[in-house]
Amino acid sequence: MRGLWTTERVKAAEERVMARVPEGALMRRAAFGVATVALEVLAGRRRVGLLVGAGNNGGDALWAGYFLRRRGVAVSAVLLNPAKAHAAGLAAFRRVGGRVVERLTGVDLVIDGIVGLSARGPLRPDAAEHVAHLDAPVLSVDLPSGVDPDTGAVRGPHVRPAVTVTFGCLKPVHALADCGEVRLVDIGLTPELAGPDLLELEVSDVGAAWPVPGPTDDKYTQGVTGIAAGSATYPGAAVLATGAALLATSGMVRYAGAAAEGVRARWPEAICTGTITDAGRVQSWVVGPGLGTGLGAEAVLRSVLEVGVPVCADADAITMLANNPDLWDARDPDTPLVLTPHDREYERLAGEVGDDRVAAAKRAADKFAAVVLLKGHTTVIASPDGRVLVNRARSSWAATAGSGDVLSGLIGALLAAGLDPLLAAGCAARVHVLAAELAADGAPIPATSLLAAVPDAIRAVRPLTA
Ligand SMILES: NC(=O)C1=CN([C@@H]2O[C@H](COP(=O)(O)OP(=O)(O)OC[C@H]3O[C@@H](n4cnc5c(N)ncnc54)[C@H](OP(=O)(O)O)[C@@H]3O)[C@@H](O)[C@H]2O)[C@@H](O)CC1
Ligand SMILES: [K+]
Repeated sequence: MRGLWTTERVKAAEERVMARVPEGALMRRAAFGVATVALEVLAGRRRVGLLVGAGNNGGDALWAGYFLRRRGVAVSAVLLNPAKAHAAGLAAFRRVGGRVVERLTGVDLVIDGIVGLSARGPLRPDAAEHVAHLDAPVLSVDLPSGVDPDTGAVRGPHVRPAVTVTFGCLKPVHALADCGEVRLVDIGLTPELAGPDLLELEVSDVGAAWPVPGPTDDKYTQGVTGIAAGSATYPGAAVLATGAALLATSGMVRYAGAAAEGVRARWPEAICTGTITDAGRVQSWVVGPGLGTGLGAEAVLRSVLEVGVPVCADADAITMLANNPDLWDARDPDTPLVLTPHDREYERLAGEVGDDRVAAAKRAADKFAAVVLLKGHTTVIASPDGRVLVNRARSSWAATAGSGDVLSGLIGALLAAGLDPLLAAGCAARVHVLAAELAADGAPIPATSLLAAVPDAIRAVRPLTA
């Protein structure tokens, strides 16, 4: 797992390290890392421009300019606030022939040192003006200027870097916003960092957690997933969610609802019944996709919540829980529940999402004692015990109708297999994104193609030796 630390924690760790090392050493280490990556990106081209802000982020840029000059690169710098430019960095930059200019022209690469960890609010107008006229690829120092370091929120003009070079550890912005390729430079911070604020699953974590049958397993021991989704008029959601549960694990899948005929036709291996009461025992329920929000659907949701097995509540189930809070009474709060809202569903359930998506997911997880998976380009998954996972999309191919039905089927199957609910949601989200990428391969896809790519995505995360 990769950790991400908030700016407050990073600054505190930096202070402790700085107290032990000679003045300026940390900044020069950071800047040397920036210069090294810049030379890689330049690939032989030799003109670099710096945008230098008022703080240490600008200091990093100036010292990077110093190291690049010593490698024979032509470097010019715009000082956005000359009186406050980092004094030692500027002196070193000038000493090796770095030029201070009013505007960057004719450069092969721009190094964005406008603002870093202490960024507050939108870019100042003069910085915004320079950003608007950038016409070369950008390397951002620490994070893209104009993007909030802790929330990834963007208010107004901001830098869109090809690459971001950050120091010591990843910060929330690196998962929550588009930073281009993110490169991490070691500046000796790790020993000072305690447990991270956010976690990102790596492929190997997902592979290790994904349930696969052992020699003594059968269809029951791997968990039976129940799907309460779809309607006679709209069987699609039921077909997709059932298919996802079938492809996710080797456990059995029971479908219960009005779309039984459609589901049986597409997935003969699913056990289909018309009602929840006829469905038999399951180890988890997926409820909501395409279910509708009428009285019948409410009765289904109530029965599912009463069973006392882990539940993934999606789509219409979320709307019903928002419209009729009495439904919460049906749930035993000790039974795991995973809620998978997009922003509008979240609003119905818990008010505005706002700029801070991590805080929003945590708020709802706390309020409902549930794992809350807030969908977005970066999905944020918060557990009521305080753990938070983030899952970067890396592309937008999963943003297609029916894609959410596939995700809830995957989550349901992992819950039935007995995974910790946060891990179930995190692993499902990761494989879902990967399946979308594999299926799309550069062109838009319908959710059926995403679903068909689920086995390939699971193969891609599984350990090679198994
Ligand atoms: N600490 C360390 O050991 C190490 C730190 N390192 C580096 O230091 C960076 C943090 O440096 P920092 O704390 O000096 O602040 P920083 O982000 O440069 O900005 C502060 C200035 O920006 C301004 N400003 C604020 N918001 C703005 C906006 N929206 N748009 C425009 N301007 C804005 C504000 O000035 P104002 O305009 O308010 O007068 C303020 O003075 C960190 O990201 C890393 O790169 C590395 O060298 C490794 C070692
Ligand atoms: K920056």
